[in-house]
Amino acid sequence: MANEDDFTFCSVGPPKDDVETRKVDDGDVNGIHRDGGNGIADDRSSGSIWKICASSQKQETIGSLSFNVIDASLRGEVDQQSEQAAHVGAASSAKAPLEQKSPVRKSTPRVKVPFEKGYSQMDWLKLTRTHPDLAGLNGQSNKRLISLNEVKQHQSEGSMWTVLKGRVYNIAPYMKFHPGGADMLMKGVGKDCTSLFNKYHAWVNAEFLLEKCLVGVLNEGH
Ligand code: HEM
Repeated sequence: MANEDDFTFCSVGPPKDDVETRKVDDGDVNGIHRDGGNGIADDRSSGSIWKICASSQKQETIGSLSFNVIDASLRGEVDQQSEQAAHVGAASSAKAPLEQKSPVRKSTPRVKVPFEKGYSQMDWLKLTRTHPDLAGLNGQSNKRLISLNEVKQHQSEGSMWTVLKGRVYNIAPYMKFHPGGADMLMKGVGKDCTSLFNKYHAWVNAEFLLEKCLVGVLNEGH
């Protein structure tokens, strides 16, 4: 009985594999090879692994091949020859259409910044619950209308203001807790960071995270 089962698996398996392998061999391998190679080369300068995935997704759209086949060939390349080809930048102009098909190019590479001890998001939540005045209000109302000009003036250590979705926050205390790193968060200081914020993580619930950092409401047009 067990043998019959095995036989069934064997007879179904190989033809599929053959088709996939052949399709890939029919030039797609070169496409994947060089295209992926270039992608990887680009990525290494900016943040690696993501584009390896991106390249494999590219291939999915081009043919109706299974992901596994493409991934396997990609890996093979990286392991073997193509790493060098990638660095050379391979003159693969014939493969240009393949590169253009990638919709994944658009996504912004996200770089994880390791937490310093004591600066996890849990630590942040604890701080927001215990700190008496994270916003630095000194008793002032956090419903005050604030001009963009005033926001610009708060760019020093304890007081770093930003505008996010019409609200003004003092993000100084959040700097070391920001999972994208303080450097990234600094880009939003003294201005409206809404578009930057949405570019990297529109899904993040900043209203909740920065609730205790609220300084006021942006006085639009002032
Ligand atoms: C102002 C309020 C902001 C808050 C509350 C905030 C919060 C967060 C949170 C919670 C994450 C982790 C997201 C996740 O793992 O899915 C994150 C990641 C990140 N943030 Fe922000 N952020 C802010 C502003 C910004 C700005 C202005 C930039 C860019 C200039 C930025 C760049 C990034 C990047 C690149 C990551 C990626 C880190 C990763 O992949 O985990 N953030 N941020």
